[in-house]
Amino acid sequence: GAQGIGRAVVQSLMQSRAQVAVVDLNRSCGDQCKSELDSEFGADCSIFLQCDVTDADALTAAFQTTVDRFGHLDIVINNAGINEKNWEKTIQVNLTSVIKGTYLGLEHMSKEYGKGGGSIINVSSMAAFLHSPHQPVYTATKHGVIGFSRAMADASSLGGYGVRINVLCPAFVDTPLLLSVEHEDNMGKFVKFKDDFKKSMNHFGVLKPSLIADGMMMLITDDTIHGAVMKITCSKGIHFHTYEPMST
Ligand SMILES: NC(=O)C1=CN([C@@H]2O[C@H](COP(=O)(O)OP(=O)(O)OC[C@H]3O[C@@H](n4cnc5c(N)ncnc54)[C@H](O)[C@@H]3O)[C@@H](O)[C@H]2O)C=CC1
Ligand SMILES: CCCCCC(=O)/C=C/C=C\C=C\C=C\[C@@H](O)[C@@H](O)CCCC(=O)O
Repeated sequence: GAQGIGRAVVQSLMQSRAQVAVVDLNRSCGDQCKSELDSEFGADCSIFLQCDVTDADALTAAFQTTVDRFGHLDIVINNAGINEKNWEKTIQVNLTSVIKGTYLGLEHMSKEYGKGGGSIINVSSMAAFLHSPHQPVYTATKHGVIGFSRAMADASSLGGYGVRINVLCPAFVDTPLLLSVEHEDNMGKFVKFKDDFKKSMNHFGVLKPSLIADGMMMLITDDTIHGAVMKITCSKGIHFHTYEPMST
C-alpha cells in the first residue's frame, strides 16, 4: 500500500534494508510514495506497481515482476482494504484478493515448489472481534481473513511449506480509510450511522500507523510466530488473541 498502514510498513521495511515492491491501485499516491522512497533510500531499493488486486492476472504479473526485479520473494503483506458501499467489491478486495495473494505468495516462497520459505501477513481488523453495525460486510471479510489465514498456517505446517502465515488486527488507525466513514461513496446506506461510528472511535481511541508498522515488523522478524492473530489496540498495545484449544 502506498498510503496509510501500507506506507508506514514500507517505511519500516526499508529502514531495515528490505527491498520493497509497493503495489497499489492509486497511481498518483504510488508515484508520490516511490519518489519519497527514492529520496530517502535510493532508487534501486523499491518499485511501485500500479495494480488492482482484484484483477487476478494483474496481481499474478505484479508478483512475477517483483521476483524478476529482486531475484526472489521473502515477505508478502496482503493489506489492501476498502469499505462497504459496494458489498461484492468489498469481498473481492478484502477477502478474495487476500486469498489470491496468499496463494501467489506460496507459489513464490513455499518449499513445496522448491522455493526457500518466507512470511505472509494478512491484514484483518479488530472489527473481526467487535462486530460493527456500520460495516457488516467489511466485518464479515475480516472474520474471513482470520479463518483463512489460520487454516492456511496449519496447512503450511503440515505440508512443510516453510512459510509462516500470520494475521494482524488493528483497532482504529489514523489513515485516509478512517475518514471514508464520513462519505456515502464509501459507506453506502450505513453512512447514516456515522455519528455512532465516531462515538466508538472516540471511546476506543485512534492508533498511529507507525505502531501498526511496529507490530508488522515483529511478525516479520520473529520466526517463532506462526498461525498467530496479533491485535493492536489503544488499551493493550500490541498483543495476541488466545484461542481455546479444540476439545475432543
Ligand atoms: N484505518 C483503520 O482504522 C484500520 C484499517 N484496517 C485495515 O488495514 C488495511 C489498510 O488500511 P488503511 O491503510 O487504513 O487504508 P487506506 O485507504 O489508507 O490504504 C489502503 C490502500 O489500499 C489501496 N487499495 C484499495 N483498493 C485497492 C485495490 N483494489 N487494489 C490495489 N490497491 C487497493 C488504496 O489505494 C490505498 O492506498 C485495510 O485492509 C484495512 O481494512 C484494519 C483496522 C483498522
Ligand atoms: C472505516 C474503516 C475503518 C476501519 C475500522 C476498523 O477496521 C476497525 C476497528 C475496530 C474496532 C476497535 C476496537 C478496539 C477495542 C479495544 O480497545 C479493546 O477494548 C478490545 C479488547 C479486546 C482485546 O483483546 O484487546
